[in-house]
Amino acid sequence: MQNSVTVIAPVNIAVIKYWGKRNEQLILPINDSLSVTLSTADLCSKTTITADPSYEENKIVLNGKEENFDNERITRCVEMIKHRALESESCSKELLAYKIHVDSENNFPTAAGLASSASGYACLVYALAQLYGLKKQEISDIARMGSGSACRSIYGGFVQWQKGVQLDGKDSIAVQIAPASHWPDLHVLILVVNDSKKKVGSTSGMARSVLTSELIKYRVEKCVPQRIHSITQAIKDRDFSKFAEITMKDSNQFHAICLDTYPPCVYMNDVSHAIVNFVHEFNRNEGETKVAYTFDAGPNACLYLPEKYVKRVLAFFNHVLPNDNQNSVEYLRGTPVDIDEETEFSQYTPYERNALKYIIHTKVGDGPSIVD
Ligand SMILES: Nc1ncnc2c1ncn2[C@@H]1O[C@H](COP(=O)(O)OP(=O)(O)OP(=O)(O)O)[C@@H](O)[C@H]1O
Ligand SMILES: C[C@@](O)(CCOP(=O)(O)OP(=O)(O)O)CC(=O)O
Repeated sequence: MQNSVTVIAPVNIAVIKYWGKRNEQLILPINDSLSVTLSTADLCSKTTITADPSYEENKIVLNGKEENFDNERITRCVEMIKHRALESESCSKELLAYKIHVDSENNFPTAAGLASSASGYACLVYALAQLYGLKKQEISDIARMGSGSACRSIYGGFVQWQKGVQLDGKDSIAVQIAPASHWPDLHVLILVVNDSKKKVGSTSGMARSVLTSELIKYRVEKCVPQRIHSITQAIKDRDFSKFAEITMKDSNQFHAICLDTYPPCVYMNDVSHAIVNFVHEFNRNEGETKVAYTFDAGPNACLYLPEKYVKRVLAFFNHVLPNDNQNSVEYLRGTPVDIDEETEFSQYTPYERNALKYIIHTKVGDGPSIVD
């Protein structure tokens, strides 16, 4: 049995947002959510776990800095995986008894609203499952115990987190709706407005919304079930315009609930709102929906768009949100793309310079994998 394993896991960005728990301890959500898994070629967590009889204590190093291993979320994931391995006798009892050292890195900003907790915990749980020989078993329920959204990063493509109804959360799992290969044309531009640590984390923000927002009840009962149904169909039909409309409406509703929370959680800023306006103006003038935005618990925009519009949308954003470094590789990260220097956007009045820090270009991708 190999005592060390290295894996990578993807980020996912929800198009129907998870916001609110019915059980804080077990991380059980009040509504289903649905996300797109992003390519690990551009954004990923990479985690190495080593188990060794000589280790005296468990350790975790995150982005080169030692963190507290005895954090409830990490401990829970490790205990649950070990329990499952013991039950299914997938590895030796000796291996399970060894202490472990975890070394993890994100190749993008941590805790900045770019879903690092999702890729981070999916990576941790997937690596543990590989180490202890749990190859084909369901592990999204364990990733969920690290961070709710992490359960969706266990699968590639288009993924639904079914909220489940059982009290013990056994049926609160992620399910793949379609693999990345179903709609590889779906590309993503992440417009990074701010990549520093956010003020109100998702965990405390959503707890406050459940306690104080009245709109959240309407969303959970009336809007989400209908939206999950419609967006699943849009994904199956590769109907971008329908996918885009539902995605933007759900992002707007999620942030409306954040404002309806008391005291309010304000995640979007003026630049985020400018991006929303630019997207609507652009789609209207182009005569079709070419691009959709969604915002998580932070000011950064995640844009979904068909591959054929990437160049044009980038040229558009270079015009309306100009940056002094926009021709440098530091500014346009991820999958390389040539931007045509187009001039026909002069009808749009640009926002102030350097409002965007950088842009990441990526696309829909696969789930976690082992690194040789
Ligand atoms: N690679 C990793 N391995 C293990 N844990 C990680 C990793 N990356 C991030 N985390 C955990 O996730 C936390 C960040 O989660 P947080 O929800 O604050 O931010 P985020 O995931 O970037 O944003 P959001 O979930 O709102 O999109 C980190 O403080 C750390 O505890
Ligand atoms: C806005 C979101 O990104 C919220 C993510 O919340 P987390 O999964 O980070 O919260 P915890 O379960 O408390 O760890 C929406 C989403 O990803 O669905």
